[in-house]
Amino acid sequence: MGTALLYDEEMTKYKLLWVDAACKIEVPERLIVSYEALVRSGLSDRCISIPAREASDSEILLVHSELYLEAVKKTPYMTLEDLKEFTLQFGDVYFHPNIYHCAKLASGSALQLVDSVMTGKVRNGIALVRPPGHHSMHSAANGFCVFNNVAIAARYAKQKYGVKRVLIVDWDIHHGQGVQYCFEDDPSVLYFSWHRYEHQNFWPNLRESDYDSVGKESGAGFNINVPWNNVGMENSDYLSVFCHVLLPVAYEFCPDLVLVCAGFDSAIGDPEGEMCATPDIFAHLTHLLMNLAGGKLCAVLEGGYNLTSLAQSVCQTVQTLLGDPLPQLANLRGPCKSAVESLQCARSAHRRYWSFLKHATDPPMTDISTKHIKSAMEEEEKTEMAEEERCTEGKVWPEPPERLCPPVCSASVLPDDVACPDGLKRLSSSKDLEPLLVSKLKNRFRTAAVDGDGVTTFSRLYTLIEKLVANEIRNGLVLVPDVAAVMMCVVQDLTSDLVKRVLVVCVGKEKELDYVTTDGKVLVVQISSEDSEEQRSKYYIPVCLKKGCSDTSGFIQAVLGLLLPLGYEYNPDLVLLVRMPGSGVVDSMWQQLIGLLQGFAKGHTLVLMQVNEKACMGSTASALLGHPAPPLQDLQTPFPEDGDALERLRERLQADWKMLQTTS
Ligand SMILES: CC(O)(O)CCCCCNCCCN
Ligand SMILES: [Zn+2]
Repeated sequence: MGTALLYDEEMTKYKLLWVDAACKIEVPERLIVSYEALVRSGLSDRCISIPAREASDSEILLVHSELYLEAVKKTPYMTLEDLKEFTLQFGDVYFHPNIYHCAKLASGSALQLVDSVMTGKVRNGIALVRPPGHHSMHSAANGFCVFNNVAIAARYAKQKYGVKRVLIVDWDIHHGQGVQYCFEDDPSVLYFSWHRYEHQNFWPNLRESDYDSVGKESGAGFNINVPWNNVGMENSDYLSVFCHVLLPVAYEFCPDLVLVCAGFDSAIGDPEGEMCATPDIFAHLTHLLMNLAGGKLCAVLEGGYNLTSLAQSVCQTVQTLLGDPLPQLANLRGPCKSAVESLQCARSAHRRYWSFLKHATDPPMTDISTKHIKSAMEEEEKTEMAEEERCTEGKVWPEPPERLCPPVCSASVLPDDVACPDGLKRLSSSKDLEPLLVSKLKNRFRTAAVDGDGVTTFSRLYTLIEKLVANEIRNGLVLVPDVAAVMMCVVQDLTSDLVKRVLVVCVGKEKELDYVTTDGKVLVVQISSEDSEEQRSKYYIPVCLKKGCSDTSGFIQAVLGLLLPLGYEYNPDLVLLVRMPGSGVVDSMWQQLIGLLQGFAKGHTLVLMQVNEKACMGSTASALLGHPAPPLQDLQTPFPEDGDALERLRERLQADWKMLQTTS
């Protein structure tokens, strides 16, 4: 299934008609440059174009009051003076004779997107709209917003499609207080927002935007605020919050639909955000949400005021929605101190509501009140700091790297008597291994793995790895008689001269796996039921699940809170996913794991499985081909000893691996 793109140039036909410093950044060009970038890059042609439509009164009334709607209805007929007068009752927003029409188109576009996804016409999609929506409230326009596009879409999805749980992820740099107010007592809608806050010194300066607003009454726990108390947040900060706050809760919540308040003012260069995350971060943020809700994801444009980073960020988001390989994120050096404080506060505020956050520790008690004063002083200093070094116009960043689709998505290396799963291309062409390598393999492994046809397997395996590295193939599936033995070969001999860094993810345990690397060329993360205290090193990280890999709750908690952060920091060129025989891993978890691992190494994942497990080749192939993984149903509370052990492991490793930091 494809990706929907909603855009209508009518929504560019309103603008600020008077002088207002707060509103001058919200210009029609925002939409024009975004759409033109999609056209120029060829991405719009790869999307399924869905027409915009006007939201009806009843749809708008899902969120807004009749009083407010009736008042806005009058604006097309107002004189300039009346429009100015009408605007005065609201904050940081402006009206225009055509903005009511455009606001209905913006909300209607979001609804069209929900229809396309919920009816299965498309898998996911994005609506490029203005005016944005997430600040508008029941009876008020605010922050460039007239109708709350995403809030209306959430209510609409529940009403029309009986959606039980909606996750709203708001990565715009402003707090969508309109969304928070709409759903704060509603446990069926989980609202997550990060936003520039600076201890309430940043617009909209609301006390309720802080991390301790967790929702009300039956909605307690279903509102997550992560305040950024400094500017300059980078890719590491954003990914840390996804791995350690949003994703554990999102997986536990298990939504039927994901809506994204896709504001790109959180990108570098934006005058509002003043952050330093690069446009390619949105490729990863989108990817990390795409295995929730069976891939049903609707992104709706909110903010974004630097026309260059906005256009690049929109393209990065759409390319991921289309299933293209992800760009590698270089030199992630872990979250800054302020970000760790924010994510620790958010985690501890939600510890009691989410079993996946149960082990969150409280932040060191600093006197919150003085924090407010202190930051005001910092604010003072900052404004004294030379304006130009802070101003965003001076910001430059590299163009996001090209994300080329290999000609072959998924290849397989199988014993001749095993049928190739649909969609996979069987790799038969195998050049002869260099005699030196063959003898090396032979004298290293006396096992059958390297006898007659074993050499054929190795030569095919070698060819496959060469093609992955050359980006001729994206990923592959290999079936062998002896997984552990072949894994050792691949790791020690077949990859040494082909790739710089291999991330090995071992699911399950084999006794003789006595492999420890210290040179950093290989990072092994092993998830199994066995605890192996002695071998641990920076590059060999065993995760022990008391009940083994069949414990999906413990497994996903280890993947999100340990494997993902490690993988991002390690930044491998190849991922080797090894399924040890008898691991017991649940199929949906196995597919989720393959889906999530696609975020690394441009999607170059090599899955190694034992021939006698060929029964799960179908689901493996499906995940490798990019089909969304099935949701992890009714996750139990992870076993306390596993949660504790994971927390201890993270604390011990965070000196070496900064992305594991969750406590300041
Ligand atoms: C959709 C959105 O969240 O991007 C809207 C942001 C409104 C910002 C209002 N204050 C602007 C102050 C100008 N320096
Ligand atoms: Zn914004």
